[in-house]
Amino acid sequence: MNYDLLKEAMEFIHACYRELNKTDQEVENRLNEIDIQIRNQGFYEHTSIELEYGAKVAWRNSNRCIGRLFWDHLNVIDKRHLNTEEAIFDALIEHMEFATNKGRIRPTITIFSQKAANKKVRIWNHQLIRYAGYRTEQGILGDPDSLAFTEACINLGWEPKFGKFDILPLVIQINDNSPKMFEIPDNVPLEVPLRHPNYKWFEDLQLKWYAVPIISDMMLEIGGITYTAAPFNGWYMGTEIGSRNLADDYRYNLLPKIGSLMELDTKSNISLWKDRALVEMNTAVLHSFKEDGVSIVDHHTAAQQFKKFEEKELEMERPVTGNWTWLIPPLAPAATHIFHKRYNNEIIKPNYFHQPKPYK
Ligand code: HEM
Ligand SMILES: N/C(=N/c1cccc(CO[C@@H]2CCNC2)c1)c1cccs1
Repeated sequence: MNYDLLKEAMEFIHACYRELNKTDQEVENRLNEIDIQIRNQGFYEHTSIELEYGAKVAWRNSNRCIGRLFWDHLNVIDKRHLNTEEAIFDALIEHMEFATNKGRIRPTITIFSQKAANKKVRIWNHQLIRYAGYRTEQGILGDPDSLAFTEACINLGWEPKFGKFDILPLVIQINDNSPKMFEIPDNVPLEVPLRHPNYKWFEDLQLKWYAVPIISDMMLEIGGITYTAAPFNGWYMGTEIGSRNLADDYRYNLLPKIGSLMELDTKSNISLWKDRALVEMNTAVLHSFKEDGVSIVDHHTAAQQFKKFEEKELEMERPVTGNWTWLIPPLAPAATHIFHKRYNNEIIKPNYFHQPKPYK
């Protein structure tokens, strides 16, 4: 008998059924079922209600997430029954199309089978849509953060295109079978070409970014059960693209180019050229997404929404946990309320966790 699993299950069922206003009798009946399932199979299966509640509360418990105000509006797609790479690929395309919704992004999670049911699924991608990175004689081309995964795809037979924004294939692995690779049809990923409201030269840089961030390498743990493939998406906060993905010197490293095109003195720190370049990069991202009708949130609005989340949780008498170092935005952090207070970084479950990479 796996008493650790039974304990986790009991804690989860009590919390879940209480929040959903179920009766004590329903709790007792459910716990008896689970006890028998664990005795017979060594694991138990969540009902659809339990799965949906677990995925939503895992988001509510994500200490690093500034977007938690909308935790109860997560769209939960149950694909635990799928057991072939092809069927899983089809479900991932469905997720992309449903979540994208022509730009009116719908926060969504698709949940594949749990580890215990001897159908361990791993998606090797960090995000379902992401750009390739290549090491060339002239230096790194594309997204440096994708170097290792791009190499893994090439080793699996993927044809490198050596562009700056090549969308990577999906790599799906079941148990310890060799992983299967699938190209995403060109018309599926929505992308936003970047332009600036005032600087006409910005569009000549031919920059773009994809609309929907879909994290596919984290595990979801609910009541002692682990879902190792549970891709989830929200919408972007502009700074993620403007201050990090396109700005970090170990990512697309575009600040020097923006600064010189703005005719700033990029040789001196005191000109604050990097700060000016960051503001205009973020302005371009927010302007382009908005003009194309693609959901995005600026970091000031996101912080205000998080404040509302804190207030609502207080009303519900639930303690808010958070990771200050992740919650503060990378642009003008002290201009948000988050910077000026402290957060308890205790880890509560259900939650989303990092897991070891399935490739070297
Ligand atoms: C709806 C819009 C959402 C926004 C604007 C948002 C915003 C963010 C941001 C800016 C981060 C920090 C990312 C980084 O610094 O790299 C983050 C982290 C995180 N978010 Fe959200 N989020 C949203 C929805 C969601 C949803 C739907 C889920 C899951 C169901 C989620 C779960 C998480 C988790 C687990 C992390 C931490 C990731 C890690 O530890 O690497 N978020 N979020
Ligand atoms: N806006 C988002 N941003 C992120 C949320 C979670 C993780 C990440 C990327 O994290 C990487 C690993 C550490 N920093 C970059 C980005 C969302 C993605 C999926 C749902 S919301």
